[in-house]
Amino acid sequence: MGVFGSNESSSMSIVMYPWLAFGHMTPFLHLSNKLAEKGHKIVFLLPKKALNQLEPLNLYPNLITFHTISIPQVKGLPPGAETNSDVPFFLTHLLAVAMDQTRPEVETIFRTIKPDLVFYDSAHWIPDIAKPVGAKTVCFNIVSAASIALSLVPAAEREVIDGKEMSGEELAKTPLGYPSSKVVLRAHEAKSLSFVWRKHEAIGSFFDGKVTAMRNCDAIAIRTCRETEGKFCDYISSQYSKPVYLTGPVLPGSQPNQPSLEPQWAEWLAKFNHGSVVFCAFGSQPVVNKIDQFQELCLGLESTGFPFLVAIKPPSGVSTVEEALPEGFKERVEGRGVVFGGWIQQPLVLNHPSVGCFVSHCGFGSMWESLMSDCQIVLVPQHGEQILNARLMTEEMEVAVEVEREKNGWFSRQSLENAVKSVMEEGSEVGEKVRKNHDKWRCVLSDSGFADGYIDMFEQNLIEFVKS
Ligand SMILES: O=c1ccn([C@@H]2O[C@H](COP(=O)(O)OP(=O)(O)O[C@H]3OC[C@@H](O)[C@H](O)[C@H]3O)[C@@H](O)[C@H]2O)c(=O)[nH]1
Ligand SMILES: [O-]c1cc(O)cc2[o+]c(-c3ccc(O)cc3)c(O[C@@H]3O[C@H](CO)[C@@H](O)[C@H](O)[C@H]3O)cc12
Repeated sequence: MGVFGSNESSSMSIVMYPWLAFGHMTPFLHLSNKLAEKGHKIVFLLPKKALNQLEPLNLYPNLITFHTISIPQVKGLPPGAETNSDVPFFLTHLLAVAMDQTRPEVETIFRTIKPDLVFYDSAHWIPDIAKPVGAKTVCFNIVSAASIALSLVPAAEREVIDGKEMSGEELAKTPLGYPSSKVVLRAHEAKSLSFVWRKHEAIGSFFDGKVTAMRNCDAIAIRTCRETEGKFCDYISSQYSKPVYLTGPVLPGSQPNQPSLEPQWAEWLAKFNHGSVVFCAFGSQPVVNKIDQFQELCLGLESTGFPFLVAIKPPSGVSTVEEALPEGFKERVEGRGVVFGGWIQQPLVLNHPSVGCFVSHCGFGSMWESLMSDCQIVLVPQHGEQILNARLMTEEMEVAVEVEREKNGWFSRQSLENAVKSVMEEGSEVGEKVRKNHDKWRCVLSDSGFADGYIDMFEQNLIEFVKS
């Protein structure tokens, strides 16, 4: 084993194998860029279909090598499905089955490369195949520490009786010692957590997989920082009796070779006044299940009167966003509103001077990107983990507003319009408050030493524990 570290002669050899979802592969790649910047070599395992989208984000192609993995066809999955974007939420467990079947291929790669370190999140069997080749393992979590602390620690174990669904009240209970009374779910929201403990043939539950992944690794890492989630990280560390290393926000902003915004969007956005455009994006997975909720979203944005750009996957039951648009909508918003079903460079759109408001599903990656931007933030979280992120942003940090939902979980065009106007209209008290708090947090997080300090410390932690 050589001498490790940025100023030394040899580098670590690292393999990354994230969960087959862009919301996971993207932050794993951002972290790879940070480690490559320090001279470490990375082999990044990913499905073939993800290559086109991720390649432009690789800022160190001389040090980060993509290696494609064949994702087996599993009965019940849509043909050709390789990532979460190809799979409806209720079939996600089958994608996990497919990922488990990649184990022999990954094992062969490990035997060939003999890495020092392996990063993974979902494939809980990684430590079993990494240990024999002498590699240490890091379970790197790209979701909030709060969402792990609430449902993925040993104290959160639930006994599921004969596949009986648990009540919202039961699901909303926090585990013993959980460190917040604000970042919690209400009973009707907690229903969306039922998937966590649901047992599936051959793979058990999501809870079993995650707890095994965190129990068997040599170290847990989380893409977060002490300033926002320190108490949740300490709780996780005590639950698993092992160190929890923090990477900080891990955003590519300050690194060289950044791509620029596609001219199609740069030109469209340039037509509008500074800070006037509402940008709405709901992440890399299909999230809005019902066509009428999709339409409510479009109509709510239309009635704000602001120019808007929406990047969203089509709702279930249709294959394009165009098919799902409300009657007459396209004609009415011509020239000031666009709904786009493809991939858009979100971080670059958020930093465009014309964009003043971000309507987000509050995926953890989007949460960091929104905090770094100077947009006003409106949240429409879709399930448990995103609701917790939203609570962190609205109740603890007070940097965003959340769109009100009815007891049945639905939001109306009116509640969306109200939320956007509450942060965009001049003189709004709420708008002023969240802007002030957001400014403070952006100053802290974007301070030149802040993110770098986290990465420096993270690298030191890795070096020490690879040597140990
Ligand atoms: O069109 C798009 C869509 C998404 N993106 C990028 O893709 C990433 C999406 O990640 P998010 O974490 O916000 O959301 P996703 O829904 O894709 O992620 C998933 O994993 C992370 C969890 O916190 C989310 O709840 C889960 O849904 C962001 O970095 C965003 O900038 C684009 O660049 N363009
Ligand atoms: O919905 C969730 C509620 C909650 O309390 C915790 C999580 O955790 C994670 C998670 C993901 C990755 C990790 O390394 C740790 C925790 C969740 O992940 C999401 O699960 C979805 C269903 O499988 C999946 O579609 C999505 O890609 C994951 O990001 C969800 C919750």
